[in-house]
Amino acid sequence: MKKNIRQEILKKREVLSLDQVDAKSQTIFHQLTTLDFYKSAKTVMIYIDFRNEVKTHCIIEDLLKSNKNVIIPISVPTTKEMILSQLLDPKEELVKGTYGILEPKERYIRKVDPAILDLIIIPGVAFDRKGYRIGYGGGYYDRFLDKISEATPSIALSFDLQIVDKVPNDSFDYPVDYIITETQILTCK
Ligand SMILES: Nc1nc2c(c(=O)[nH]1)N(C=O)[C@@H](CNc1ccc(C(=O)N[C@@H](CCC(=O)O)C(=O)O)cc1)CN2
Ligand SMILES: Nc1ncnc2c1ncn2[C@@H]1O[C@H](COP(=O)(O)OP(=O)(O)OP(=O)(O)O)[C@@H](O)[C@H]1O
Repeated sequence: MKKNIRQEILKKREVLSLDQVDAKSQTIFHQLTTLDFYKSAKTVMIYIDFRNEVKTHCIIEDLLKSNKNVIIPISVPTTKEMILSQLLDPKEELVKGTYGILEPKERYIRKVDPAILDLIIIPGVAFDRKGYRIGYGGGYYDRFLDKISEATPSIALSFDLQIVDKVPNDSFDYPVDYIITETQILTCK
C-alpha cells in the first residue's frame, strides 16, 4: 500500500522540470520564513535535497546568514539511523554519500545531540493532511522522531502533488506538525 503510493507520487514528482522545482521551492522557502517557529528557532535540523525533493539550499543559506545552527543528517544504512552533524560551510564541507545525498566529509563531521534541536524540517515522498508521511522506505525519520521530544516542532516541505487523501499509518509513524507546499501551510496537530 505505502509502496504503491510511493511509486505513484515519485513518478509524478519526476516529471517536474528543474525550473518548476526551483520556482516552487522558492515559494515554499518564503512561506516557511513567515512561520514563528522558523523565526524563533536557533538550532534547525534540515535535510539536503536530492532527486526532485523541495530544494533546501536557500533555507540553509538563510539560516547561516542569521547565525543559526544548521544541523544535517548522515544516513547509517546498516542500522537505518541518522547521525546529526553541524554544517558551517556547505560549499566546502559536503560530498556525495549514501544514496547520493550530500553529507559532510569525514573531517567536517561535528556530531550533535538530537536534544538540542528546536525545529526539524523533514523531507518526504507523500503526505496526508493529518501529517502522516511516506518516505523512501528506510524508516529513518520514524526511528529518529521516536527519540525526539514531541514538543520539538516538525515541518515537512512538500509540493502540492505529493499530498494524498490518506497515508496508511503504522504504529511507529509520527505525524509532522506542519506541511508547507507552494500554495498552503497545513497545520496537522
Ligand atoms: N534528502 C533526503 N535525505 C534523507 C532522506 C530523504 O528522504 N531525503 N531520508 C529519509 O528517510 C533518509 C535516506 N533514506 C533513503 C532511503 C532509501 C533510498 C533509496 O534510494 N532507496 C532505493 C530502494 C532501495 C530498496 O528498496 O531496496 C530507491 O529508491 O531506489 C534513499 C534514501 C535520510 N536522508
Ligand atoms: N521506530 C522504529 N523502530 C524500528 N523500526 C522501525 C521504526 N520505524 C520504522 N521502522 C521500520 O522501518 C521500515 C520502513 O518504514 P516506512 O515504510 O514507514 O519508511 P518511510 O517513512 O517510507 O521511510 P523514511 O523515514 O526513511 O523516509 C518499516 O518496515 C518499519 O518496520
